[in-house]
Amino acid sequence: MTRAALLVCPASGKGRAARMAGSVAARLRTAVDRLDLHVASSSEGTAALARRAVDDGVDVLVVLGGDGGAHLGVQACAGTPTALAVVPAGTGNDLAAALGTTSVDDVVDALCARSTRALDLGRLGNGTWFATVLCAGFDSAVNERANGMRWPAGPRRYDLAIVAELAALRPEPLVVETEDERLEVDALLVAIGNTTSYGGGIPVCPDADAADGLFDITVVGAAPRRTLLRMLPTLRTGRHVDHPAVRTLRAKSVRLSGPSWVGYADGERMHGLPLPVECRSAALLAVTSIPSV
Ligand SMILES: Nc1ncnc2c1ncn2[C@@H]1O[C@H](COP(=O)(O)OP(=O)(O)OP(=O)(O)O)[C@@H](O)[C@H]1O
Repeated sequence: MTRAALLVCPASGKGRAARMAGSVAARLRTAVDRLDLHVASSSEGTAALARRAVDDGVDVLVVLGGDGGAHLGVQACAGTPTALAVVPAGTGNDLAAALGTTSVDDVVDALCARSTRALDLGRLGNGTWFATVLCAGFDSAVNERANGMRWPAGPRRYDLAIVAELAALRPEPLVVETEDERLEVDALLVAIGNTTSYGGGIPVCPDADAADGLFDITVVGAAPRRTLLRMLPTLRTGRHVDHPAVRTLRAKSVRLSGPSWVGYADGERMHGLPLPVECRSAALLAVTSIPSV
């Protein structure tokens, strides 16, 4: 007997999640024995409903939303036996992509096949979990700008925000400390990847593996603006990591300090530096349609 809770984040995808809720619930009911639908009127309410469903012992918490909604589901499911599934209905949907569930049909198939996998999670010093990428610097400024944009919907919003933020780009002295090394670098951005991508499919940490117990860290150092402009297209392919201005590290714990940058994790605003984070092995049971993430 599989009990599931469907957590609808009505704001995700500019209301797309709310519009899809009825048909998604009907599809999911073909794959589980019981499905209760939950909708709140605020993100705090959504977080509370997620916690209550997990405390009630549901087998699966299905989030219908984007990365922000999935982030709320992660907080509730981390360290529990409740599996998290994500039906993508947001703008970026990077966690859903990492789980290989790009539609409700993918989630239904994975539920029917009982396809789950234990994945690592990142944990901030204040106890907040993240599933995909934590970033600071240029990329968090892009997030800040993209979140404030009314147009366009979809990944193009991030492309426009990138171009706008390039104009204001200044390197800052960043310190990256891991269990093995201390890197001091004039940096433009840092990304700590549990999974590979943020911003709607930008593989900023292209070799990240959410089941290896380690973060992949990408640091982009100071470089002339024209060099960065040439690097931009390679961000979509992950080839930016070959550029001499880019450093990559792999570590279990990381502390970022230096600039007055704000961290973004799973596309959500966290807090300013210093940011201590730890990779917790197998902290999340996820419904996934691919054997390795
Ligand atoms: N019931 C709710 N009412 C208002 N906001 C909510 C509610 N539930 C969740 N949220 C918030 O809505 C915000 C946007 O949701 P989400 O990130 O899922 O969608 P998106 O921004 O369209 O997609 P993505 O993050 O994939 O780009 C998140 O910050 C989330 O915390």
